[in-house]
Amino acid sequence: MTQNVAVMGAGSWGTALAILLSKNGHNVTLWCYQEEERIMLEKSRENLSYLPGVLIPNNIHLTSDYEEALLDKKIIVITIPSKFIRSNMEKFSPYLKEDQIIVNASKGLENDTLLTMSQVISEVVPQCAVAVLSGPSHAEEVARDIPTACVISSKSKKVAELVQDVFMTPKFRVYTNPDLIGVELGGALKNVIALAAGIVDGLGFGDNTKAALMTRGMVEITRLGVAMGGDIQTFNGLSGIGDLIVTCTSMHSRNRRAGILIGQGKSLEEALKEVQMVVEGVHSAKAAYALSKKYNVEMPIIRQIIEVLFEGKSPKEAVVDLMLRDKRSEHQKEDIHWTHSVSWKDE
Ligand SMILES: NC(=O)C1=CN([C@@H]2O[C@H](COP(=O)(O)OP(=O)(O)OC[C@H]3O[C@@H](n4cnc5c(N)ncnc54)[C@H](O)[C@@H]3O)[C@@H](O)[C@H]2O)C=CC1
Ligand SMILES: O=C(CO)COP(=O)(O)O
Repeated sequence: MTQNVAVMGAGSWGTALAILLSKNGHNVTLWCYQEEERIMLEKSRENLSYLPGVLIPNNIHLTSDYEEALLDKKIIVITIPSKFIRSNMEKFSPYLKEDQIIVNASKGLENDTLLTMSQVISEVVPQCAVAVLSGPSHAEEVARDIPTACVISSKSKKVAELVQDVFMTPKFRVYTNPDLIGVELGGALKNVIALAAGIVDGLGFGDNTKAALMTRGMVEITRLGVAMGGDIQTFNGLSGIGDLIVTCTSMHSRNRRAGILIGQGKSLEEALKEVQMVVEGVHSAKAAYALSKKYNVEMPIIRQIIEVLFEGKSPKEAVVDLMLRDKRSEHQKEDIHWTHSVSWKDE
């Protein structure tokens, strides 16, 4: 069924999703944060800053007026960097009605509150149902119709299935998942591990090091995720291991690219300047570390990332400290009882 959709945020992900949704037959409006951004997109029908080389179809309506973008849209897709989501949702909220569905596609955590993005959105816009899109999906590939599989989660099965239909194409396969917290944590936390994976690449270590980092990173994500109510199946799925693999191994990943630069000796500021796009893992690292303390969960890689990013520790020293931790079994007592099961609210 054709829907009226607004995509809020014209960075690389918003542009790619707007293209996907318009090719899927929906009426799409793409909201640009700044008027200059809209003018650039309108002029070239290409997002030269964030997604060069991909044509933006003429049937995508571009606007920098959020009131106009939100009016009469059934689906509102949020692709704004996570640290700006609360302030933007506060602006949008007066124009959002009960029958509209918000789909958050951004991956991050709020530092001050330690909330996930869907929790922030539900707090600011309690009148709307919220769903989350996550999974291994670089904008550069989705925009070029490269086969991709993702997950839609929501507290409501009805909402999840409606949104699944909106996004699903022969090139973009969408699964539903009732585990909202697990899906969101998988998407946000893998960015921090991808920074670490980039750092070991930048240091010039090998495939063994990277495999160890990714595997032990996944253990940390799962430990925290399960402690916060997530389901282990989610962390073994597209929004867990799937997104970790793509982000830790792809040159499209901004988190990995920033990590490589830091591993090569650049400062955090220099790395962010060079990448020029959003590097969510830098913001989520602090929240992840605070959550590990709050839930009393051991996350040694996250701890080292904090020291490297914000406390001046050398990446080499961080790797040495991880390798020299006390010897132990791979099967820790706290990791054994991973048996939550999450279900839909409306079933
Ligand atoms: N790029 C990708 O492949 C994917 C990105 N995501 C997530 O999507 C979210 C957005 O990322 P990208 O589109 O990649 O970012 P980007 O770096 O490509 O673009 C950033 C966008 O944020 C806008 N912006 C800057 N300040 C703003 C403010 N104060 N308020 C609102 N917008 C502002 C810029 O105008 C620009 O359009 C992130 O959470 C990211 O993790 C998720 C899946 C894939
Ligand atoms: O989430 C992503 C792919 O699934 C994008 O990752 P980066 O933000 O590291 O580019």
